[in-house]
Amino acid sequence: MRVLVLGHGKTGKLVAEVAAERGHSVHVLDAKENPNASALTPPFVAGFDVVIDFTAPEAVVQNMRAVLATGARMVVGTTGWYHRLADARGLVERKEAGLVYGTNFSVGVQVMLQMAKRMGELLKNAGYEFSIEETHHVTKLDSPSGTALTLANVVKSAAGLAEVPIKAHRMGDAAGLHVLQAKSAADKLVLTHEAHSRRGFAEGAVRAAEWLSTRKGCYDFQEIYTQM
Ligand SMILES: NC(=O)C1=CN([C@@H]2O[C@H](COP(=O)(O)OP(=O)(O)OC[C@H]3O[C@@H](n4cnc5c(N)ncnc54)[C@H](O)[C@@H]3O)[C@@H](O)[C@H]2O)C=CC1
Ligand SMILES: O=C(O)C1=N[C@H](C(=O)O)C[C@H](O)C1
Repeated sequence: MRVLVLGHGKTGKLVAEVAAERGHSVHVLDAKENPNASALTPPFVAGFDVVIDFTAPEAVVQNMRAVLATGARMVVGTTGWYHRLADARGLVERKEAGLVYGTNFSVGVQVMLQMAKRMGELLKNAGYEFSIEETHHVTKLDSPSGTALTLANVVKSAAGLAEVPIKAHRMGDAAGLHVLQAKSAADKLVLTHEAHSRRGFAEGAVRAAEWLSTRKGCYDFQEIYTQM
């Protein structure tokens, strides 16, 4: 595949490496080469099979508009833009484009989400209080993390709760720690995922791009990760 990676930061760099290791031809644009999505003209985008975005919350919305408007395929790892999801979905449908988005592309977190759902179902109305803590590097722009918000939504709907509180911590270069706790008067149950590096995110994103390369439509990584 011809892959365009948007963002040459901590994660985008690894995505480019993993894509090259998996035999794809890779082109990378960072902020300087793509201000306000200006590089993403229809003829330029047409030169790629899939675009992968690991940029920033404001940049990703402009990038998605430019790429999806051409009917191209895009994998979005960037978080902090989900209030615009309905717009993105509409654009994908109108232009017959392809989009996979996800707050966390690591398989471990996907399994944690399944376990959190089960935990919520099994502990529903059983006297447990749920809470989430997440720890990330000090340069992270969004808070709480996209993954923590996804976890909270999964638990809320499984356990029938209005809210699950989230505490966000920022520390050094932490790649991503998510802890879900259910506490009762009698005991405590804890589910933890700790990323030791960003490699798992990058591998998941490249696999999602490979999966999307033969499809159209809008998909949450949660729905499709078992197909990779
Ligand atoms: N879904 C997932 O599995 C994961 C998601 N993320 C998310 O990915 C995003 C990026 O995270 P990091 O790599 O840690 O950030 P980072 O700050 O290290 O890298 C972002 C890069 O994007 C570049 N950029 C900004 N605007 C751009 C534009 N218009 N065009 C091209 N490049 C542009 C910046 O110059 C920077 O190099 C964040 O939203 C983060 O939450 C991060 C890791 C995993
Ligand atoms: O910014 C990060 O680093 C990460 N962001 C994602 C999130 O917001 O959940 C995924 C991962 O935790 C790393």
